[in-house]
Amino acid sequence: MATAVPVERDAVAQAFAGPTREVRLPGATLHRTPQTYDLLAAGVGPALAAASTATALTSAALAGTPYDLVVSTGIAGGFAPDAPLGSLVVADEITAADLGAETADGFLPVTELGFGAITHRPPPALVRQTATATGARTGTVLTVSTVTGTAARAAALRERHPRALAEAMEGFGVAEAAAAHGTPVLEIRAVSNAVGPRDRAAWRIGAALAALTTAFGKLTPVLESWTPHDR
Ligand SMILES: O=C(O)c1cccc(C(=O)CC[C@H]2O[C@@H](n3cnc4c(=O)[nH]cnc43)[C@H](O)[C@@H]2O)c1
Repeated sequence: MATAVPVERDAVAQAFAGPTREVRLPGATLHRTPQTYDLLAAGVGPALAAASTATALTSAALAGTPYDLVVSTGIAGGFAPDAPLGSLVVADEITAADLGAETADGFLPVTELGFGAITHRPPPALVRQTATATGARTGTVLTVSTVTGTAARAAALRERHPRALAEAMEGFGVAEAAAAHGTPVLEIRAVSNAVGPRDRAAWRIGAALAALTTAFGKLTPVLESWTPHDR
């Protein structure tokens, strides 16, 4: 499970019984639960999250114990009114919202420039089971490199991505690393703030972290029973 920062990682860890054990890798430190889930504070933003996740994936592959699944998780901004504060969102699409080119006629995604990808799709059955187990809403989770801070930008993002429920800063990077290893990816987010005008007083980070702990408590049986063939 890849979070951005240690406080998110620790919120996930609380869902697992027993202490975690540190496993130091060059450039990343895993916290391994007694159930052998690896938790990683992978860093803020898509680039560092991709680099750290790739380190963990490569290390596991070289050890002969490749991961079956990578989960990108943490807090996020939610698009009102569909993803209120404290709610959970599971991504059926993980989309890079600002990877492309600005033109006089608007934004062009990198795919229209002839490169790469802007979307990764988690296994549909796993998304459905996650939503059922945790109560998460299902939709697109956007990955941005700049946190949205105005109503105009929020509206522009929703116009381009009408199914977007949330934005965060790591999911697409984590998904790119997972895709490079042929490993399925899931993104589950707890909403700490509304996407839109900056209002620090309205953030509910504590409630979002508590929602993450609860969600992973309910998600564990789903992950235990899920097989990578259920794609
Ligand atoms: O300073 C601000 O206005 C501001 C607003 C929201 C979030 C931040 C952060 O620095 C947190 C980034 C961190 O948390 C995730 N996150 C949480 N809310 C959002 C959001 O509305 N848009 C994008 N990312 C968000 C993100 O994944 C990072 O890990 C600052």
